[in-house]
Amino acid sequence: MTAPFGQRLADAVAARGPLCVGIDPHPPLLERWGLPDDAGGLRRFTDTVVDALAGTVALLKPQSAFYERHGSRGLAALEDGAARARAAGALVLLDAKRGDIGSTMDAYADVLRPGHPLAVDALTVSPYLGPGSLQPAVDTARAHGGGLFVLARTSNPDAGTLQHALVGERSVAQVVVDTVRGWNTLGWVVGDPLPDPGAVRDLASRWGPGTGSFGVVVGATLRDLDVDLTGLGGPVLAPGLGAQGGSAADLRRLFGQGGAVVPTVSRDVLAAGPDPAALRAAAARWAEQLAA
Ligand SMILES: O=c1ccn([C@@H]2O[C@H](COP(=O)(O)O)[C@@H](O)[C@H]2O)c(=O)[nH]1
Repeated sequence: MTAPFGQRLADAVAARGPLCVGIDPHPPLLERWGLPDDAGGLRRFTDTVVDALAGTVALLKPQSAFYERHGSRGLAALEDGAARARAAGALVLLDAKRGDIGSTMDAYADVLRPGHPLAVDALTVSPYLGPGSLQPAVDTARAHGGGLFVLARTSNPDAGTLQHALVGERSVAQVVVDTVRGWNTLGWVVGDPLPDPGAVRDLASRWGPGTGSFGVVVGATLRDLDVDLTGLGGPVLAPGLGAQGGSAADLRRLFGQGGAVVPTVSRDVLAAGPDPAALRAAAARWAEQLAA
């Protein structure tokens, strides 16, 4: 049986540091790398990034949108890239931001099952249809040692328009965080009332910071950390570094030194390619800044 994702991520971070590198084959990047904007170009781009970085970073995060642009051949490139990365020792987080009614979520979560053609270690999901809609994905993740990262406070400038909206006294973003905290601690399931944040926090703070398999996405671009992550018990994926304006100093300002924060960078590393040594150097620069 595979160890739970949270444990595998914690081990990878301990061995390699927390940096996640995104694999986002934007058309301008393909052009800059001298590659065609087709499935063949995607393959060479992906293989280059994987071969350069899968042995050194904790997590690789392919962005599904750039592969879906090329239809079935793009998806085949994504499948092969994910398998190549896992075989080379990296954990793979598929950034597809899936979110739908429960029965459809069940199908989306199949990528967390071993033997799936696009088998990955973790998946990004959107809670817009309600926390309960994600329960089938939580169940699949638990059954197969997979992980989920739920969009809570995203890095885009107008994210607060919805994420700051109030549900009772809590923001939507806080409800998402509290739900994920419940998954990591109390085993909250659909049909239960939403976990009481006070009780969950109390238990979670005793349970300790953690190695839970359920994480949240909180952007490194936020002016202030306006959600309470205390006792989350799982990792925080922090996008928005580099191309979106976030810096290592922003990460420290927002999250301090503690907690299981996994910063993720795509374009700012990928722009250094296609030379594998230059890609490794760009990732190493981020890793150094994050460790400073
Ligand atoms: O809040 C979010 C959630 C996901 N993303 C994704 O991360 C990468 C960021 O790419 P950069 O080139 O480092 O800006 C991209 O795949 C986004 O879809 C995010 O940016 N913000």
